[in-house]
Amino acid sequence: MWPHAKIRWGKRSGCSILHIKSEALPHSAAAHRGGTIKCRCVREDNVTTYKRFTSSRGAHELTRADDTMAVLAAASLFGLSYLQVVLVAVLLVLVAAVLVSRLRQNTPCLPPGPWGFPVVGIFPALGSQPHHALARMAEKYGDVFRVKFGSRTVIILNGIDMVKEAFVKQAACFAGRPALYSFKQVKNGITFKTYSPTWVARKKVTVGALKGFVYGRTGALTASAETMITEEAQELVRMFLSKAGQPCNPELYTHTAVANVVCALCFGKRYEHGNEDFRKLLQNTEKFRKAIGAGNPVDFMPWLRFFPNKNATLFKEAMDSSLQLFDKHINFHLQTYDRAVIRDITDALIFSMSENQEAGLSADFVLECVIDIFGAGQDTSAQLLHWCFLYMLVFPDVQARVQRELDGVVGRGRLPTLADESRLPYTAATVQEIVRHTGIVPMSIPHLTTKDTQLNGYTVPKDTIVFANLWSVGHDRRIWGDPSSFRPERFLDPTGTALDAAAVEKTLPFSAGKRRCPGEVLARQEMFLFFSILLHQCTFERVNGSAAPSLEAIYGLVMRPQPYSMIARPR
Ligand code: HEM
Repeated sequence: MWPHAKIRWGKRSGCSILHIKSEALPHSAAAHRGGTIKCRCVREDNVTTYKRFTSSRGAHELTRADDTMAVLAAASLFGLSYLQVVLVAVLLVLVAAVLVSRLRQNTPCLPPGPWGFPVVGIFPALGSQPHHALARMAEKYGDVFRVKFGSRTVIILNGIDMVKEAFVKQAACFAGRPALYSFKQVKNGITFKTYSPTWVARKKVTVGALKGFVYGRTGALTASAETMITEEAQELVRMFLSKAGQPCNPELYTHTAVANVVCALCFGKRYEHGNEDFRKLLQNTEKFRKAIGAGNPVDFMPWLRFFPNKNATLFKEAMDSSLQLFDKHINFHLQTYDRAVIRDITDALIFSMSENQEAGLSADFVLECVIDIFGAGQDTSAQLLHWCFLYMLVFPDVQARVQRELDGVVGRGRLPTLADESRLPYTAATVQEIVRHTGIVPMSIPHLTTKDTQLNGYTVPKDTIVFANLWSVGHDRRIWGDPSSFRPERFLDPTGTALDAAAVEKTLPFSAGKRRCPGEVLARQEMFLFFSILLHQCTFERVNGSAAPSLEAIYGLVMRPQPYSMIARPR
């Protein structure tokens, strides 16, 4: 092609003449650059051929190397005028447009999105904070867009409206889970299993067991669950204050306290801080995190499985050692079960198993379901509490205001309780703001479409992997204005005296629809209790007045703070 050829047409004695600016000539005519050249059509024996063109600098044999030249030459052979060529061209464009539109009608209109590299897709573009990179892509491509994770097409949902449009309005359609490699490695009851009648029955039983022991039909924590959490919070206060003003990294203490709550709810048993078996169980969480992280490359680039993978080995070890501990507790429960005295979640699951034979629940289901609750229930809440202390170090004014509110409402003579929550709006708003600001679970666990569907005018075929960018919901400028600022006040109503329920509804930290987190009620109330008791009893300070620790998170299925130290002072 000569894209820049400037061509003028003329007619002289029955022959078409092309005037071509010589800079536009192809390589074969390079010798003629620098002057205007005429291309002449010669008729011989009634057959029109296009043989030579001449210039002021001599003659040159025409090659057919160039399309434009060929078209023009052909046109001249047929003796078409300039106007006729234009008309033919317009006609061809129209025909092409009709063909393209027909083709489009038959081809599904998939959401738009960036091109990915071969084999790895957009992984290299995701960086260390993939949820940020995906939110930036949404600014360009819209709230539903398509990317390549390795070789697989994945749909990303951005912002609250799009997540609800898919997960709530088309709940069953977006409720599947893909059979990813890492999911297959985890024994589980519902979390990584796809949507099916069996799954529906299992989720009902899981929610039923939580409702029985953790929160009643009203949605408030049962008295025994509240007592359990309060005792665990008091023990955490004792652990921090036992440091007697020395710096400590709160991660393991926080993790032990929160995991003890889930352990007590599941098995009726708690462990002392420092217990070796329990510490090993908690260390396994780290190994699980690495293998199950959102958007694990090994799930999307299957060939990676054939390379030595340290995480996979650690993961298997972690799974085996966790199973040993869980098996021990479940076997004890099976041997001592009495349907008249349901002691904890494990007993409630055994009850469901024996009462609902038709749901296909087996002893294995009890184990799998406990793994779900234990696995999903401790790392999320523990990391959230871990973040709470860090935010108090970074925002001491917020800490002071929470403490003023606690002292004013609760006083110094007793501990805060859940019944105080409605009279502690700033404390409750601070917890909400920490949840929003951290984006504690930044991306949903991947969903899978169970049938072909339409979303925002685009086609999403059956068996498409879908992630919701939950971080984007809490950081949407259209809703929050200044999402990167930490301002608990944004969750207070205009009078400043109550939590703004409508603002809370605009975040989706527990996702939405059929896959919504079943532990939401426990997690919210547990966080409020831990936070208010800890701040009522202690003040958290930076080590020797050092600079504020970083709020930059370590990305994963659950966001974690960088390791930090703090000093806890008694109040
Ligand atoms: C701060 C605490 C927590 C947060 C932020 C959180 C958030 C989430 C999110 C975002 C999901 C994925 C939903 C999806 O794929 O769309 C999830 C799933 C799940 N969570 Fe939580 N969670 C928390 C605590 C808990 C607790 C305490 C429990 C149990 C007692 C729990 C049990 C589960 C289970 C079983 C699932 C899988 C649900 C399914 O696949 O249907 N979570 N959670």
